[in-house]
Amino acid sequence: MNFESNSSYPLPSADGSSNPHQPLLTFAALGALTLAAVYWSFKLLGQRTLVDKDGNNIPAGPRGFPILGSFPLLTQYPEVTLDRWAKKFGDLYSLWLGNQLFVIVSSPEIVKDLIVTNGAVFSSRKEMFVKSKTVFVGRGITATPYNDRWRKHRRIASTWLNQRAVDIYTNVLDSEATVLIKAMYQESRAGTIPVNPQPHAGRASLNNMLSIVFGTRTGSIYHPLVGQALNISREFMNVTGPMSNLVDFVPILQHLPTSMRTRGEKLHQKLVETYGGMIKDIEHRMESGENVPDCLAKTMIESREEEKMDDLDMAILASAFMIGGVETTAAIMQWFSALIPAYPEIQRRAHEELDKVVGRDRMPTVEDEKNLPFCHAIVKEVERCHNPFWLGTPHVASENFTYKGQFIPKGTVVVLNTYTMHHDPKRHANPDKFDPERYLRDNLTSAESANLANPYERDHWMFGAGRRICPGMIVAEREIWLTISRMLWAFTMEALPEEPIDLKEYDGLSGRSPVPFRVNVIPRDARVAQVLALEEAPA
Ligand code: HEM
Repeated sequence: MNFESNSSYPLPSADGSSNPHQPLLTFAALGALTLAAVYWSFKLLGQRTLVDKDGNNIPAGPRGFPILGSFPLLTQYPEVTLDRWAKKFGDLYSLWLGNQLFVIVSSPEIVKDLIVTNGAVFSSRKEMFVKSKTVFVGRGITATPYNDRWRKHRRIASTWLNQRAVDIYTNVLDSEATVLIKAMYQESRAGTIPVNPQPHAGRASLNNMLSIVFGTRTGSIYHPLVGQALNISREFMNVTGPMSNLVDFVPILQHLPTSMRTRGEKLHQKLVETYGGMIKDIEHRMESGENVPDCLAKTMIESREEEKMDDLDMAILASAFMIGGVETTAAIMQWFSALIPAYPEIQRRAHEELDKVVGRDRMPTVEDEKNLPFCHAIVKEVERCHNPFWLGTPHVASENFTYKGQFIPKGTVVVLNTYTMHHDPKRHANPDKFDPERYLRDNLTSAESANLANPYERDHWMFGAGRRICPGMIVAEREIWLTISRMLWAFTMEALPEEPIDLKEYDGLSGRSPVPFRVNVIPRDARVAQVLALEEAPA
């Protein structure tokens, strides 16, 4: 083949300068792409009915741009734009991203009516190109449509995440929380140098999940698995935002080697190598007669035939735990550490409560939570103010549905606009203020609160709603409680005057955590070291 004369490729010239035809060809390619995109968008739109049999239209909403819809307006801080539109278009409005219709739900009542009461219709997921098809290859519990594969994965996940299971491994959560406090104490050299809480929070959450999923843990933040697992989770949060990938909504782009597609493929590979590899290792140990600790991987291996799970199913279910259960809880611990230094008065009140109920000779436990309403309220207020998933994990309507005269066609993506709900002044007076007082009389766990009949009384919407509600709520709340109450018990946390903490900026397109920061963690008294068993008690 004669590449020189007939090739249509814009080959670079011999001296390395660019081909003079390249701009023309690029424009031509872009033009063709745009035309194709227009064609496909309209073809797909044409196939969809946007009015029901009674003439009810889809909810009103922003017009957006041709082809791209509202995508260009949602690439940065989408929650702020969605909040502005909620104020303009109301609690149920629609928007387009490429050829995909979204409805945005911004009131607890509508969330309940649609997602909870009509859970049979609103419990599916869109098979997003990057997240569902590329990273999870159609198998991740978080991303699968409402089908039998999802039911099976959810049932297996629940055996490790229900109340009874969590009670059994609470000793692990308890000891990892102590390790976190100890590591922060030691790295800060007893409060004399600042620390970055991020790797410590990350490792505490990681060790909890490693223990549940693989029956193992890491010994320090420098263990290679810490960096590897946290990088995987971070990359996941950066490539799978529910509204951030144009390639998810303009199907023609899915046939091109876009950078998101490449990153998604690499991430899939990493998940299979890392977590699939750990399952294989456990399988080999079991085959050689070793007594492997109970864990999700062991459960899956033992029941793989009965459950008809292949290697990829097991690797992806384990990955869903390692992603869903690490960056999330770690994000709340980090948001707490970033926020609390600005509130010495709130810390003082928490210290008073801890001194009264727990004293200084031991750390708070799970059982103490009911007697520490102010500390419990601090946790809930951090979660309200800094939900790591402002847009939740969107649900999808699996049938046409008309709600109070507004038509929601089958295939519509339904987003819980938790930012607006968490900042509703009618529910949370003075919503921009960090004020734990508002939760002082709320003695329920979030898992209990999610079952309240009145959706306006629910504490917050951080764990989603309905049949797809986070199954990890109980373990998440318990580990968050143990780590945050112990940080409060052990330290006075202070910002560094020369390094102000930025609470507006964040990392991640789906799961948000604060950009790296350092704080001083000053032990509250000498007994902290004794309780942490770092020093002998005086004779
Ligand atoms: C602060 C911590 C956490 C937050 C904020 C969080 C948030 C969420 C949200 C918003 C959803 C989607 C709910 C919906 O569709 O309405 C979800 C689903 C899920 N979460 Fe969590 N989560 C957390 C911790 C955990 C933990 C510790 C695990 C343990 C493995 C976990 C496992 C899962 C799984 C497997 C799903 C998928 C459920 C499904 O689609 O059926 N999460 N989570």
